[in-house]
Amino acid sequence: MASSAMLQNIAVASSAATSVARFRSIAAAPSSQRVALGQSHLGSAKVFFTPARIGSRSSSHRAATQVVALKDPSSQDNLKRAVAKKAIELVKSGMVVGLGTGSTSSMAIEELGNLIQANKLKDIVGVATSYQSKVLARQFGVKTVDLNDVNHIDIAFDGADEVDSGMSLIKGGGAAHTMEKVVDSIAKECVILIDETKVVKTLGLSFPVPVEVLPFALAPVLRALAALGGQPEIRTALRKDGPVITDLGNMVVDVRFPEGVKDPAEMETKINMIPGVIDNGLFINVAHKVLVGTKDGDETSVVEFAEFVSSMKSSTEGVSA
Ligand SMILES: O=C[C@H](O)[C@H](O)[C@H](O)COP(=O)(O)O
Repeated sequence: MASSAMLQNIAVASSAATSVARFRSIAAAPSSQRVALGQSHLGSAKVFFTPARIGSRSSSHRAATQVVALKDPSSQDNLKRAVAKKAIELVKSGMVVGLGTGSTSSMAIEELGNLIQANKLKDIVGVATSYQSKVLARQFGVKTVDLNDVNHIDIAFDGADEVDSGMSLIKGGGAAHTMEKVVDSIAKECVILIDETKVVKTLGLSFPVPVEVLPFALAPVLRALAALGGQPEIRTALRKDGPVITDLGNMVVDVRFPEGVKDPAEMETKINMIPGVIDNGLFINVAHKVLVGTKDGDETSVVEFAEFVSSMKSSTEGVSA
């Protein structure tokens, strides 16, 4: 059953107020971190460089900027851990496993490694979606191979920044969405692991759409993204001056849509049609299963998405009745 705290989270997650609050760090960023690009290059688009992980999803960052986050950040981590453990139950010996990126995926990689070390799973190979997941896999004893060395992926685990009721996703808070989309799309089963704060009514109201961009094409891509009604911001690193460079050597532009993304499938295609765009963080019809970590009082549970949504609806009906 959905808790009232959870319902509040959902309600807040889908409000514009949340969007403002989540991005208050951008507004509060010192001017040295908000460098307007030359307007001559960008036409009328107002574009700023913004620090990395603003609007992104490392647990500490999310805890600091996301008002929907559970009050105690460790509770959010507990939910992620519970989901990660549950998800790994789906893995069988001999499988090729897609290893997502981010804090939730990291826990899944660790749990997978634990089972391999305990000899409860054998002959597992992982396909990493980033340096991060590759390094973690090595650290936890999960053998990895290149995507080009396998002819299929049995199951992929990945996190998400937002999930709507149709299981469309925004991903890319860690700038890994291009490789993730390849691996997740190929997988026979793509399992998305989230805590309840990630579920929203409308994608993009709170979280920007990350777009991986060929550096050569940056200015025209920024103009084209603005022409789609977006507010593009180049993601910059937190502990390095300058832009975030992805594992594939490209830049990341976070695009905010003040009204949210009304038609995620159409927007995914439109953005990807812009020459110079490598891929964007809208994932449509990629997730086969979404596991949601929820908290009711002290009780943590993991439920399938449909169950989560229906318990949310029935609780909402109960509240409004
Ligand atoms: O680029 C990063 C990925 O798309 C992540 O899976 C996503 O940002 C969710 O990350 P987290 O599990 O840390 O919230």
